[in-house]
Amino acid sequence: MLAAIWAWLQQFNFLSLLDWALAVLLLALALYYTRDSRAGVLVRGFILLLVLFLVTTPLPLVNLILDRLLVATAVAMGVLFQPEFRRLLEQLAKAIRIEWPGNAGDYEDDPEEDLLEELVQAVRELSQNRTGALIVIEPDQPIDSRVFTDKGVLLQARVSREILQTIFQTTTLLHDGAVVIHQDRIRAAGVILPVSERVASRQLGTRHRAAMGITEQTNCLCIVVSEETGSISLAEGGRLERPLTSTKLQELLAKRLRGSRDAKREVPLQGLWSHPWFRNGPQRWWGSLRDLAKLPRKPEKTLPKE
Ligand SMILES: Nc1ncnc2c1ncn2[C@@H]1O[C@H](COP(=O)(O)OP(=O)(O)OP(=O)(O)O)[C@@H](O)[C@H]1O
Repeated sequence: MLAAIWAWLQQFNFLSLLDWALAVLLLALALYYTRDSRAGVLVRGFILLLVLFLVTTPLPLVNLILDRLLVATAVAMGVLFQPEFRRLLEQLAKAIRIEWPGNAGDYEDDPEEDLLEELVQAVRELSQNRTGALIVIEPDQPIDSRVFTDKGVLLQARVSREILQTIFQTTTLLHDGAVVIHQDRIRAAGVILPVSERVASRQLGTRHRAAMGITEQTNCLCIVVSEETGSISLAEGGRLERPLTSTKLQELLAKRLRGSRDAKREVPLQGLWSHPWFRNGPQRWWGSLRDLAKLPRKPEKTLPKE
């Protein structure tokens, strides 16, 4: 064993050092990014197996078994923790992003995208588990809390799929009622919404009618997950769009959120560009250049004389 280590140390050179440093860095990154997730336990197990694999190199049989175990663990990790790994890769991509001059904005963190991702993931999982949920997404201007029948409990927590899923578990105190989201924050939970008076389908109970009610009275959006069927609905302007797949919900929400963001970004001078002077700009500017260069003008079309 010692002889093997000595032989290995004798071969050690700059490239081996770099190899080890990069491997340690990769493992440290994997540990760091999975530290708070379920995948963290498996990553730690994987690293332990890896260390055992390295130290048992002189024992070919044990080494072979550990080698197979490592492959199996890597595959299992990939399958079991696909969402976590996706997030890890996204974070890595963000961490090593390169901003080229002129298009720096393309790589900006997009809080709306993050919110959408968390929200839709939570709704997808709530729907799959048939956990009833009611989620109000406030417009830029928060809803006057007097509109709510009961204001619920103030939370001010950052939106995350884990929090949303936890709130709607029937064992929690806050599951009854709606969650109200303002920008990237869960403003309150356990909020009781005004119920619509409109006669809707007989299949629709109070949860769905509450979504209709709040969107009739304010210009918010409201997502409903049915406890009975797991179906997803989106209420807007007092109308329910249902049943939706999570992909369709993401599409609809993205359209609404982007719509309001674009409206916010509209620059005050934007109207100026639609002015005829700017709309016909190229023709006018070409005319001025032609005058400067004394180029002959095209004869203007005139109506034939009668
Ligand atoms: N006005 C309201 N505001 C907020 N939440 C409400 C309101 N009304 C009902 N809910 C929520 O909906 C839950 C059950 O509603 P109900 O079964 O009548 O609705 P539903 O539309 O049939 O929905 P589901 O398909 O999930 O059963 C309640 O336990 C409560 O959490």
